Amino acid sequence: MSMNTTSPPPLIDVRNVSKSFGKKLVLNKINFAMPAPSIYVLKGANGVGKSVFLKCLLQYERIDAGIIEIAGNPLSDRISLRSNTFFISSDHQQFIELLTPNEFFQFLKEIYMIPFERIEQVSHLAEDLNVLTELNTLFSKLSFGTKKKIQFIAAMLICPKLLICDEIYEGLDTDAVLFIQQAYQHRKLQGMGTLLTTHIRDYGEEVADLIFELFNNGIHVVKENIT
Ligand SMILES: Nc1ncnc2c1ncn2[C@@H]1O[C@H](COP(=O)(O)OP(=O)(O)OP(=O)(O)O)[C@@H](O)[C@H]1O
Repeated sequence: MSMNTTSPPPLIDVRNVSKSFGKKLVLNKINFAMPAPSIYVLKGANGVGKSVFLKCLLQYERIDAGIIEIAGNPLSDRISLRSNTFFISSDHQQFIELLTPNEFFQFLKEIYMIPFERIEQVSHLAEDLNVLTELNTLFSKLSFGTKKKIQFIAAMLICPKLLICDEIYEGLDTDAVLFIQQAYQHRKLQGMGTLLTTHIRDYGEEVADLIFELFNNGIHVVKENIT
């Protein structure tokens, strides 16, 4: 009897990736791999390039050299890239400013073909995150933390294989942080992966499998949590 021993491709596979803005070299021959299931944290000093790195993974910034594959597919496969990933950016996502959260979820339902049972979870998630009364308010009028929560609910509805969160804990109350950490663990149990940046030591480190630090000369593991 033959057994299939082929292991799935890494969720993120980054090989020798470099990125400059003009003469400023931000990413210098970076190598990084993340399997699924996983929770990985990326840390680093202000301005070292964390956000640029995350944006390169999702092709919101173009790389100058190297190779990036997401879930085994090159970035040029945009359908795969967009259907396998969701990004919660640290700044506002201007395209949703003129929608209410409910309109935004409806929009996501259509483009991601989210099943009805999952869309039904909006009210539970909104209740857990204490934003139930905000769902019909224009996004541009919501508080900073509420915007983050709405984006996190969106991520839970989409259930992407790879979720990338840039500084999601910023501006969130403790209950929301705990809720989100549990959600990461739940995602991991279901075989998915989450990559996040954080400056807040305990929040990031508690749930992470591996913590990386980005330096000017590369990316290194700085802590491993044995579970
Ligand atoms: N679009 C851009 N054009 C030019 N320079 C940029 C651009 N985006 C980022 N940079 C520069 O790249 C460097 C890395 O920025 P990045 O936002 O990735 O840092 P970071 O590690 O996320 O910092 P922080 O912890 O402060 O959020 C900075 O010097 C920044 O000024």
